[in-house]
Amino acid sequence: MTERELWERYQRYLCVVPALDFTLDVSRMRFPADYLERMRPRVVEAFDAMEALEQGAISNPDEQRKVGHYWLRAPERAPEPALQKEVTDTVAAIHAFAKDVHEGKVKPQKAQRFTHVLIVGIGGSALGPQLVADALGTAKDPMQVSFFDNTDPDGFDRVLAQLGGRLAETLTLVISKSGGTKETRNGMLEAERGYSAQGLDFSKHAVAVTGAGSELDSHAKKQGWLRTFPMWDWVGGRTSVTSAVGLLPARLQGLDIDALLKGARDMDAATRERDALKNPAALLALMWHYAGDGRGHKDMVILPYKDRLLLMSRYLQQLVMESLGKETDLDGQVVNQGIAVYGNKGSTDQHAYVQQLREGVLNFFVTFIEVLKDREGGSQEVEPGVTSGDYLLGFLLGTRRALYEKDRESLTLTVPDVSARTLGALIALYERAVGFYATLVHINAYHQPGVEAGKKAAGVVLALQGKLTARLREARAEARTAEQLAADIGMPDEVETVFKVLQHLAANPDRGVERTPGATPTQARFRAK
Ligand SMILES: O=P(O)(O)OC[C@H]1O[C@H](O)[C@H](O)[C@@H](O)[C@@H]1O
Repeated sequence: MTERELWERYQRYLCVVPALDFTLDVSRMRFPADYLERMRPRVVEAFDAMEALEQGAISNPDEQRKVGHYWLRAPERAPEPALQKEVTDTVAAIHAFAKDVHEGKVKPQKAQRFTHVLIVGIGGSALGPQLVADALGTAKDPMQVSFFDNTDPDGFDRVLAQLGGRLAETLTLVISKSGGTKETRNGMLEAERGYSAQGLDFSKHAVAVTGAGSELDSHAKKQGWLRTFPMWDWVGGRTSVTSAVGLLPARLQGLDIDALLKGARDMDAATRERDALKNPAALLALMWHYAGDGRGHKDMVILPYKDRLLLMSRYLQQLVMESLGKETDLDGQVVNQGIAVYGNKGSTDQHAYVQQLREGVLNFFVTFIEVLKDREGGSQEVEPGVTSGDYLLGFLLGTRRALYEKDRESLTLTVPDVSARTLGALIALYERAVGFYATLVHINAYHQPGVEAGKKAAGVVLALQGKLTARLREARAEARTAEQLAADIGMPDEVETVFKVLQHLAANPDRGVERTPGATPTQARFRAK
C-alpha cells in the first residue's frame, strides 16, 4: 500500500476512546476487508460471554468461580450488594490506612515514620504492583518500594542490603491470594529474619493481603500483624492489580489510586461497546486472532516507547500467557492454545533484537505504544528545532515503517501520557482483550491448571532431599555416589534428582555435605561433614 492508502486505512479503522484520549491503530495489520465480517458470529458470542461474566456467571467453570475484576472499578455492577460493599469498604480502608501511615499514626516499632514499603509476593501478587510502582513512581514519593518476588537467597540479601538500616522504617506487605505460595512464605520468613537481626519485631512492621481463612491470614492474625486486607476468590491473581493487591502498595507509595480506578473504569465502559470497530479490546483481540490465525502462530512483541512502561511486557506476559496458554478448550479437546509475549522498550530494542524483527524469522507482530507527552516541563533542543522526544517519535515511526516495508505487521496504541489514569486504562484494555480472545478460541482464560504440575514436582524434590540428608547422616563418614545413595533411599530411578540435590548441597558449605571428585562429575562421592 502507498503512504496515501495507509493514511486512508488509518482513518477508516482508527478506534478512538475520547474520554481517555486513547487510540488504537490497526492500519498496519494486513487483514482482508471481509475479515471482521467473517468473525462477526464469534465476536457476538464473545460479547455475550463477557456480559454474562459481568453479571456474575460462573465464567471459570473448572474452579466454579465468578470472575469479578471489572466490579473492582464499578462496584455498583457487582451482582450482590455484599460484594459491592466489600469493594467500596476495602478502597476506603486502604485510603484511611495509608493516610495513617503517612501521618505517622501507624508507625514503626523504633522509628518515627514508615518511609519504605517491602512487598513480598509473586506472579499476580507482584507483577501488577511492580508495573504500577515503576510506571508512576517518583523520587518525591512519600514511600519508596522494594520487592521480594522469588525464593532466591541472594535476591533477598541484595534487597535487605539496599534497605540497610532503613528496615526499621520499612512496612512489609505480604501479598498472596491463596496465602500458601511457598516463594512468598519463604520471603516472609527471610524478611522476618532481617528485622530480627536488627532487633526489630516483624509483626509490628507487617501487613497481609490475602484471602480470608488462608494460611497467611491465620498466621498474620496469630502473630498480631498491623493489619490484613482482603483478596476474594472471584478476583484472579493476574487481574488483581485494581484490588488491594495493587491499590494498597500504590496508595502507600503516594500514587493516585482513584485516577487508576477511573482510567480502568472508563476503559471498561469503552470496551462494553458491541460494535467491534469501536471497541478497542474487541479489535485488539481480533487482531491477535488474525495475526496468529487463532492458533498463536505469531508472538506478541510489546514495544512501548517510554521507559516508564518497561514492565508492561513482563506484566502482559503473565496476563496473556497464563490466561491463554491452555492445553484443552472448553469442550476438553486438546488445542494447545496461547500467544507468546515479549518485549522491552523502544528505541532501546532497536539496538538489540529489532534486526531480527526486520529481517529474520517472521513469527511475530508488534504492538507499539506511543506516549504523546514527553516529560514534565519543557525540553532542550538536541539539534536545531529537535528534542530528544522528537527523536523518540522518529524512531517509533521509522521502525514501524521499516517493519511494514518487509511485511511485518504492527498495531499502535497511542496514549496521552503515563499517568495513573492512562495506566488504569491500559490494564483494563488488556484484561478485556484477553477475555474476548479466550472466547474467540473457546478456552477458559481464568484458570491455570498447568502451574500446579511444577509446584507438585518441586514438593517431590524437597521430600527426596529430606530422605537423602537423613541417609547421609546415617552413613556418617562413608562417602557414597549418587547411584548408591539413590538406591539407599529406595529411589534408584531418581538418581539424577539425587545427584542434582547433592551437588547443590555440597556447593553451599553451611549445608553440611562434602563432595569428593570422581572420574566424572556424576561419579563424585558425597558424605555428611
Ligand atoms: O497470590 P498467590 O496465591 O500467592 O499466587 C501467586 C501466583 O501463583 C500461581 O503460580 C499462579 O499461577 C499465579 O496466577 C498467581 O498469581
